[in-house]
Amino acid sequence: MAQVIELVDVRVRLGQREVLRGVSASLAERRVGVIGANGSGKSTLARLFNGLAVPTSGRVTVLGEDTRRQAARIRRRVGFLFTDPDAQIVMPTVAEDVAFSLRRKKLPGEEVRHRVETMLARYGLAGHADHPAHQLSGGQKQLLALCSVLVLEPEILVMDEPTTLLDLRHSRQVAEALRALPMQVIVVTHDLPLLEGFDRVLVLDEGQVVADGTPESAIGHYRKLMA
Ligand SMILES: Nc1ncnc2c1ncn2[C@@H]1O[C@H](COP(=O)(O)OP(=O)(O)OP(=O)(O)O)[C@@H](O)[C@H]1O
Repeated sequence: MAQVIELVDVRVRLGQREVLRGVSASLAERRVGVIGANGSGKSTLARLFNGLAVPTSGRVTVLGEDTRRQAARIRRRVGFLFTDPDAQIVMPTVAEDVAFSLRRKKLPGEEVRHRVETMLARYGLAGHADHPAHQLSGGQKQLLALCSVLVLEPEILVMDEPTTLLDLRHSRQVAEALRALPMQVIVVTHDLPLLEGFDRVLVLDEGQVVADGTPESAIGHYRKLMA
């Protein structure tokens, strides 16, 4: 299988702190989870995958491109979903927010409307198209943020704790949406049930990968670390 994401001895220093301390990995599986204690470096790792962060030393290659040199291209090819959908929703109404993602594509209005409607229907938001985005529930907002990322058809999707702010029902909605996605998905999470059926899970501890395997083995390792 082609190596989709390749990290070679990646170190990231933020201020005085070395947040990632020599991470190497080749990630080609469809569903990859990242777990670990608070402050272990998970979000920083996630941000490397789409060029939001770059290594202080070492190299990150995504879809064959060096994220340091091709940051703009990488950001177009790799979607990123933040924990807090409010940080990502920028337009007043639901449909406008999804359409806003497409602004740089210079598509005819009819095509934009079609793509937005298709996306909203897929995630159960069709009836909310003209509603103010801030009136949606937390789970619906997360699905809207997902629509606004997916309408750009990214080749890889990175999610940073997508269910942290959600109740059980909305977490399940996001988990279901995630399972149906066609592309490679990398998920940082503290929500261990979300990782069921994943192909691979990495455990970070103090900026290093300390376990890497099936969800069962990685979660077992994580539980021992936290004991
Ligand atoms: N801009 C920054 N300057 C200095 N230190 C930072 C900066 N950003 C993050 N850090 C530190 O880097 C460490 C790792 O942060 P990161 O957000 O990657 O961890 P995390 O594993 O995602 O944590 P959490 O589970 O709490 O979200 C933390 O100790 C954090 O305080």
